[in-house]
Amino acid sequence: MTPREVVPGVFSVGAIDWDLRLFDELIPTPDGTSYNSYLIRGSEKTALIDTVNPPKFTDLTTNLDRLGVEKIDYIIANHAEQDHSGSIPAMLERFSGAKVVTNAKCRDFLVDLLQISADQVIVIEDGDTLALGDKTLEFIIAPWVHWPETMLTYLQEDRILFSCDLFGSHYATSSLYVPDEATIYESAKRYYAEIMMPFRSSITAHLSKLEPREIAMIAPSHGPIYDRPAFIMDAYRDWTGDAVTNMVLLPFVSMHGSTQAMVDHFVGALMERGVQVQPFNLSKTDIGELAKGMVDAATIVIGTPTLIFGPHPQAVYAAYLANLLRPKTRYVSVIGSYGWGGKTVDTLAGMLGRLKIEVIDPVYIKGYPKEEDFAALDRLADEIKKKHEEAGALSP
Ligand SMILES: Cc1cc2nc3c(=O)[nH]c(=O)nc-3n(C[C@H](O)[C@H](O)[C@H](O)COP(=O)(O)O)c2cc1C
Repeated sequence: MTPREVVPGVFSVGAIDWDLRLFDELIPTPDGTSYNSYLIRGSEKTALIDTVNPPKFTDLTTNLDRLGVEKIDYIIANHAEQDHSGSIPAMLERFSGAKVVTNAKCRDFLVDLLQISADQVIVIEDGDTLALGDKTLEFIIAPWVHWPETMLTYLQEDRILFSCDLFGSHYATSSLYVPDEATIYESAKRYYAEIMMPFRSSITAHLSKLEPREIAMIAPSHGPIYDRPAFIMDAYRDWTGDAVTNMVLLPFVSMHGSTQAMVDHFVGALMERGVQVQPFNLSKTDIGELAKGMVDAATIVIGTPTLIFGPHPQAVYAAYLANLLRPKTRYVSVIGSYGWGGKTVDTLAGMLGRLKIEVIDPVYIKGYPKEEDFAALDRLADEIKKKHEEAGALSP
């Protein structure tokens, strides 16, 4: 690694994690990630914004050594999660005069999670500023990005927003700035889905709060810097807005081919009607891609056989994930096959209590699908087409 200058006096000094494939033991990260940390050298004081995941601590210190940093006055903690704050204790040991600067809630987390002493923390409130000489940091409290204590830091003179997880992407790249907006769009959308989507209304409020500020760059704590911030802010406005797209997500699993035959027919039926569809074979799919699809799809249809009187566990996982992530999806249905009986449809519908959805009548059949079952799938496709038209996602 090497430190990189963003603008005079501002350096990116964090770490790239090229090999990470599972974040938080939960989220697939096919493109790795980065833990960005930024050094701000004012004419009088020096501040470090966030740190790095502890296994990457040496990358951070190597970068600081290369810049000849002997003193850090302030360590700004935008977020207490360990991938950003975990190296604070080691930094406090190394730079013994440094103080942590954060809000009261974040201080309490840092004390609990990292066992740092509260008297090492300067507590700020929303709108407070911290002068570094010729550079001024302003703190914007922004809870639920994605923990309750999160905040953003704005460097007034250079108009850089250090947004921590907000606007982030799990994307390892040697490029300091977004190398290709199309690629980062997909990565940032996936990140939004997995991390931010459950807090959509809070994020909407934060976007409004940021509006009056002139922002020249957004420097998140994962992924590259946005030197054209309108790109990611517009994308966030779309994702958090109420509009849904003409898309049916079809997470499914099939043990012996009956549900698979239904899925194959149903995909074709939707396509014939001009309804977009994305099947996800849950035995093979990258679950992050399914989450990404949930950001704006109008409809989710879960395909599952009955297994021991209920849904297949893979379908349970997909439903649980949807309920957790709270997408703005409007319609849900179930298709699949059973042998002798059970409560598959009721169990799945009961798992989606956090979603504001309309459940469309399922097509749940005995054994391998027959002509009348394919006809029922056609009727389901008709119904979904009608719903998408009503939702404004598809022109009549
Ligand atoms: C391990 C196992 C457990 C099953 N449990 C049930 C059950 O509790 N109730 C039921 O109606 N069918 C049950 N079945 C039968 C399947 O639901 C049925 O064969 C269905 O058509 C399989 O769909 P698929 O070909 O998409 O896997 C079970 C099948 C297997 C393999």
